[in-house]
Amino acid sequence: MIRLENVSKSYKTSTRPALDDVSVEVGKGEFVFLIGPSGSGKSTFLRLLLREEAPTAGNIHVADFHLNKLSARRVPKLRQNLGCVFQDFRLLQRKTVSENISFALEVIGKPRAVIERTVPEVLELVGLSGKADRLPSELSGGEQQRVAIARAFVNRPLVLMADEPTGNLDPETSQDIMLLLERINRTGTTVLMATHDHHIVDSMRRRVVELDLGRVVRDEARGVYGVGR
Ligand SMILES: Nc1ncnc2c1ncn2[C@@H]1O[C@H](COP(=O)(O)OP(=O)(O)OP(=O)(O)O)[C@@H](O)[C@H]1O
Repeated sequence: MIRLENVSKSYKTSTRPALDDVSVEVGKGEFVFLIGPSGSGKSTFLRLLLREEAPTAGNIHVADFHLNKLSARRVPKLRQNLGCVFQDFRLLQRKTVSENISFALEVIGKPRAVIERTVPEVLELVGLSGKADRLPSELSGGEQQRVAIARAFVNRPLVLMADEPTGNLDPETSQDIMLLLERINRTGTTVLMATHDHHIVDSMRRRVVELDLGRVVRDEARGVYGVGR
């Protein structure tokens, strides 16, 4: 589903590479934590998959897309296959919960009938059926993140990428969000999550890819956050 072959990324303004000869393969339906200290390259890794940045060296494949050869015209097609969730939710503040979700389908040209059927289904999945007409400001942080996950998932992407999705949430709410991501993963969606949250990584025991100074220093099935820590 995702394959990076000897990928390096150097930003123009930076002396050391943000990613340095990274090779990682993620299969369909896997759940992978991307961990590492601040500045180790996690966000750069995700940005390369989204083609927000291009690698300085190496090859990147996502689903059937060879990113090195992808024309600018086809980048939106790639991104339709990649749902994204962020620490700060990034909801449209003037739109209701259901409008936030339906907007994601409108911009990719889905017919009205499909939108009207799909939005309630995904609201049900994330447990927010009763709050479709609320504004984001009328929701708790955990609920806002559920909306963001619903919006990222409504188009049934092949991969759900989450950059610190629990970073603004308390431990209990974070657990609920992880249960939701697990449920989405069980539908066959590949989940790639960058996190600093030791407790979550340790409790879930999924594959852990650890970066340090842009290099993969550990790639372990059913890993914990810190070896021997
Ligand atoms: N747009 C940019 N221009 C120049 N350097 C950048 C840019 N984005 C990131 N970097 C540098 O690349 C390195 C990796 O950064 P990146 O944001 O990928 O790390 P991270 O692991 O996601 O960190 P954090 O956990 O703090 O979000 C850092 O040294 C950072 O300063």
